Amino acid sequence: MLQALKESKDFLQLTLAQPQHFDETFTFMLGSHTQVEVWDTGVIVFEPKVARGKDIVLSCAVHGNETAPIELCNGLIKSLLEERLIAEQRILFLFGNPPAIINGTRFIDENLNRLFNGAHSVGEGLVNPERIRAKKLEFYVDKFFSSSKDNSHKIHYDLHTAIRGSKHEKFAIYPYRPGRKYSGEQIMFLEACGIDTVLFHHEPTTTFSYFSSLNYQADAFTIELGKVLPMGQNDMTRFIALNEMLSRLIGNKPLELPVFNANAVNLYQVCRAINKGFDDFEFTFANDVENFTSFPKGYILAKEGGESIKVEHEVEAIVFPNAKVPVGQRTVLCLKPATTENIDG
Ligand SMILES: O=C(O)CCC(=O)N[C@@H](CCC(=O)O)C(=O)O
Ligand SMILES: [Zn+2]
Repeated sequence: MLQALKESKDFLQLTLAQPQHFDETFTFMLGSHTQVEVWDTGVIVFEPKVARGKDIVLSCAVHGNETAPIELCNGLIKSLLEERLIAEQRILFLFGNPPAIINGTRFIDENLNRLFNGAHSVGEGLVNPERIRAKKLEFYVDKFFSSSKDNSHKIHYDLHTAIRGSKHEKFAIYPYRPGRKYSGEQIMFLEACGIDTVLFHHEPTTTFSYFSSLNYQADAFTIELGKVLPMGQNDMTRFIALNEMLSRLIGNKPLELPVFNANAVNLYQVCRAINKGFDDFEFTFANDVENFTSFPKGYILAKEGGESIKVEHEVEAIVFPNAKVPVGQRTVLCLKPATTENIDG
């Protein structure tokens, strides 16, 4: 495997050749500057000899059919392996769900992004590949962040694409963060990446980004980079700014960020998550209604169990509507405009 990676520099190819797990781990040097450690299928770490105080996790393919982030991450890994990009920060790359990448589906048995923070072991326990992988991914993130220097700046960008079209093509979800200010600097970094919209989540979740935020005080985000497309069909020119900013971050090059400016971004507060209560849950609006479409107070958004679910605030925008989730899971997030008092800087 070591030889195959050294020759191809294609970590995605290696991952998809053994999607369940790697039988062996291996380590090698890039020149005398960076140690590369392969911990498992889809799990690769770059450890620079001299690191500059940031520990970065870049994950993708937590949903297997969200391909643009996979292509982007594999490109960054290739640049590092080819030494066109030299890491000056520690970085862990994760391809979340390799079997689902091969399958071209969001997941095989269960939505991986509902299984973090220990949810993988609740109830029936580790009964399917996603539950087993969620536990392993938690372990790898813990291993990575736990071996960082004291006071290092921990960052986790969990990269996704959305099922439907969106009024804001690229947007980030800032996980629930009680007692901690939101980082204006991070929001301006995202803006420089072409991600001009941020949603502040209102409650704990079982997502990967919330896991890193809660347990390691990481600046962690779920990041949506456009619409789901099959592998190879993404217009990668739409990610030039993101690729450039991530390369600068990894290579410790100047980020040249402006001070926080609320006018440069769209900020939304999640006001509620509507969970599915009954099998007959259905939305009243069409499947092609875009994320961030607004509805007025009293508008019937959905029906289930003979009841109507209505808009509660003057106006609410919707994001991630999906009626085809198991009972108990989130069908949609409702949003209102956010205030800026909890943002630092
Ligand atoms: O487009 C959709 O409906 C889903 C896109 C997606 O996978 N979004 C993430 C968001 C996670 C979060 O709330 O931080 C998900 O649903 O897991
Ligand atoms: Zn996703």
